[in-house]
Amino acid sequence: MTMRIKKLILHRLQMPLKEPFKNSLTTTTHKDFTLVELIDESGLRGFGETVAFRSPWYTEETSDSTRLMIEKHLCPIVKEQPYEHPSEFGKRIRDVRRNNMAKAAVEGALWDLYAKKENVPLYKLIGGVRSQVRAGVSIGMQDSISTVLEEIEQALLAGYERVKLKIKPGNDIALIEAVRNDYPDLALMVDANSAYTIDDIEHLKQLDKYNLLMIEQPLGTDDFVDHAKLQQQIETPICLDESIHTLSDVKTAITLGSCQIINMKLGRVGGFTEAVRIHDYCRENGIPLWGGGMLEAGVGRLQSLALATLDNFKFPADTAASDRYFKRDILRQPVEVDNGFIHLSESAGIGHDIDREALRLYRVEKKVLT
Ligand SMILES: O=C(O)CCC(=O)c1ccccc1C(=O)O
Ligand SMILES: [Mg+2]
Repeated sequence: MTMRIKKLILHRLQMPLKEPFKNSLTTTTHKDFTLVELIDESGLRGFGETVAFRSPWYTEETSDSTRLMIEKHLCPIVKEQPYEHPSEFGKRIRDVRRNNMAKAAVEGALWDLYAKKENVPLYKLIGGVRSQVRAGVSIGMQDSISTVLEEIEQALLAGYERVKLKIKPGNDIALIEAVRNDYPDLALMVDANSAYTIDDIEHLKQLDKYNLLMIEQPLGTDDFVDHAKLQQQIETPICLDESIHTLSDVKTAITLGSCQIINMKLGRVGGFTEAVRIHDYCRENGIPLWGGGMLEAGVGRLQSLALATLDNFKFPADTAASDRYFKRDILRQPVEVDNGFIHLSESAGIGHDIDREALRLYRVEKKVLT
């Protein structure tokens, strides 16, 4: 069915997190992002969300860069011609280099709109094979090990099935040791957000004692060769997060042996079309995926969940309930966890309505482009 974009609304939102989220590099206190709203000629609306942060610690993109890129470069393109399918967006923006999170927000809104037009849930449209996703948590760095243990206890009581700890040099072995002592059978993993270098091989070998599901992004974004060297020396599977932006990155990683697992994030890879391509390639090459998170608000959260319903997602996602991060989400029915599972809506598109009152509450700027 042909889709013609008639109007675009960019809502800039600033949502305070319930608790600051700390990793090896930075502390996040607010989610500052752009909600992209696309409206077609029949009045249907599709939504997408930028997942970048205020500073460029995760990738080079930021809240400001994504907003500018969408407004100046992507909006004019998205309205130009009608669409038979949202995957056409990729070809039209071929001349906009990188800026994946900006692209993913617009592309995500196109997919949501198209799913609504076709009257199917987004997860089914992209080829999802299950209507629920197993949920895990990522626990930010805390002031003490006992606080981490308390956080784990709370997460398990809330039903989460897998725990990720943020680590860095000086805040790693003792922490993992303490957690393993208290929880010998917990599905446990760690994420370094690039805090180590190849010179830390001997140190990182100690992780093999703790039966971790994986270590996520121990080394730098561009360190495919060093990750491969490290993977040869440690048994704990390496999972790449920040290194993976394209299918080409995935091919590099698999060819070199830089990782055994990949963390998939919609924003980092530029949208659903590339994400599905990466998914299919990884499945053919025996590399399992799982769904990472970006402290998303409701729309981004639902899109991450849709992606995690694909067949080759093999571990509980980092996507938690809305109330883990926000007092009030921008959805009328927030995302909830039930016995470790998040159930996806069978309604069309992302399947949840936007809470317009919450939107106004958090909005600091609104731009309408026709
Ligand atoms: O709970 C979430 O949304 C994910 C938490 C998380 O680990 C994370 C949050 C923000 C940016 C990067 C990461 C990461 O996976 O490295
Ligand atoms: Mg990570």
